[in-house]
Amino acid sequence: MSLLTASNLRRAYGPLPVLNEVSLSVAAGEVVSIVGASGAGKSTLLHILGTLDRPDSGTVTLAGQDVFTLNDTQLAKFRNEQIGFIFQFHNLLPEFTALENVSIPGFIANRNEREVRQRAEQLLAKLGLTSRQGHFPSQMSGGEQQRVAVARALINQPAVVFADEPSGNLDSRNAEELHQLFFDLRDEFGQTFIIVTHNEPLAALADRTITLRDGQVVL
Ligand SMILES: Nc1ncnc2c1ncn2[C@@H]1O[C@H](COP(=O)(O)OP(=O)(O)OP(=O)(O)O)[C@@H](O)[C@H]1O
Repeated sequence: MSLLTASNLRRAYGPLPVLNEVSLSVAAGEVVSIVGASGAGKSTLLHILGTLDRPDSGTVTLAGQDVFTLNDTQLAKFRNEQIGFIFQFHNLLPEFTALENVSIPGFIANRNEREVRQRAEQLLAKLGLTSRQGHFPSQMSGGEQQRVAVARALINQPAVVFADEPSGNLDSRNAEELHQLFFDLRDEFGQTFIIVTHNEPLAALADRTITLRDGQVVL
């Protein structure tokens, strides 16, 4: 059964059609890569699948919820609880430590403070960052910061994690480690990942690759 189903998504910016009848589905536990030339509409699609943007028409059902029937407040709650994000630039909050950055989405979800902290510590340990948990982003390497962003994406046990060029800012060794981490998390927890990437080794490793061309899925 599919975890995520998108049907007939359309999105235009002014007169420019960017997504033209995009339909796809993703099963739980899949690592799916989305590839395509620059301007093909990958980030636009990811933002809609991740509920950060609404389509002009079409539907997205995620974890049984037809997401765009929700109003903005309901959607923000759903996103916080069900979706994790990893971006090219980690977007960690500079004035908070690694442990605090990872914990914040858990606090926003109103979860028990002690449990959130415990899970944040466990995730950081799993990602080899225990000695960094009191460090601020500026005190960590790019690879470490990106691993903190992965832990943050996982804190609320989301149904799916979306990543937009997650290794775009990393050297090849750190990129490889990050990619391996996605597959480890999939194997250990059945975590689903949908990843926009120009990184060919990552796209080749994915369970499935969806190619976009001129706003359409290439069949
Ligand atoms: N907010 C916006 N306003 C107007 N046009 C936009 C906006 N966002 C994206 N576009 C346009 O939509 C098209 C698709 O952009 P998108 O970022 O989805 O492509 P992409 O495949 O992710 O590209 P890249 O690989 O370069 O990141 C491009 O022509 C882009 O200029």
